[in-house]
Amino acid sequence: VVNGEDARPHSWPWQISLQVKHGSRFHHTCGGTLIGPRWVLTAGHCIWPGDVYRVVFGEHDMSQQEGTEQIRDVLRIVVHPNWDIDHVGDGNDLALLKLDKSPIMNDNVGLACLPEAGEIPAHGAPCYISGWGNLYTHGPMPDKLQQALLPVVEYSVCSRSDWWGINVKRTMICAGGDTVSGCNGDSGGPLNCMGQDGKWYVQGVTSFVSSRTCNEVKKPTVFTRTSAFIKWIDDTMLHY
Ligand SMILES: CC(C)C[C@H](NC(=O)C(F)(F)F)C(=O)N[C@@H](C)C(=O)Nc1ccc(C(F)(F)F)cc1
Repeated sequence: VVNGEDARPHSWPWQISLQVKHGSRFHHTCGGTLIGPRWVLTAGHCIWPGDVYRVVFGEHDMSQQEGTEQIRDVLRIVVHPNWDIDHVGDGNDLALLKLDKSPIMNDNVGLACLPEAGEIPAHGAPCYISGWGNLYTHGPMPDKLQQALLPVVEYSVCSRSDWWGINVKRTMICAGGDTVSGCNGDSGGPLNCMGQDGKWYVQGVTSFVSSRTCNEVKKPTVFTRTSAFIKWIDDTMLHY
């Protein structure tokens, strides 16, 4: 997250750290969201065939053992069937991870709310990105979970030719701007938007930023719009 701030610890209790095994050690590779007792939603581009993953819940400061962390193994990975790394602009950048067993729900670990199918956050709606991604392009990863307020940029603006043009679809949400943005390592994490009822809903899954720089003018961060995939999410959780 570029130009964000330390999140209050565990204030986004559904935020997870997806960790990939390299040799004998695991390291953070993506964010994700706990959406069911045994299910985590992340980005399809976070998943590489053959890699071994684990999920850390209740994390805040990656450099400390805080006693709130819970670790679970991944039993099964379902990448959206239409996700294609060679066609990022087509969207469908989602994956569902089934856990070996549910984490213990407490003050630090809880389920996210997903929006109604088809619900679109209003232009300028207050949404927070959260993640342990780089603090700036080619910059360091933070120890503590970061957050930033990213105003929603409506599709009519985001799809302008000098913005994301045809690389943004209506199954995506654009948010943020040239000062605040997601950055590499935030992938798969939540875009948290407050609903009319005062509850937080995960309206997006962090998908891409400009390949030139994380916070590029007219290239807001692009999220997979979760409300466009409610049926796939529900069917997958029911079936696997
Ligand atoms: C691995 C990538 C598919 C996703 C990766 N995502 C992220 O870093 C994050 F954290 F913002 F989600 C990214 O944006 N990386 C930059 C370096 C990139 O490649 N961006 C990018 C690629 C393709 C397009 C498109 F859609 F135009 F094809 C747009 C941006």
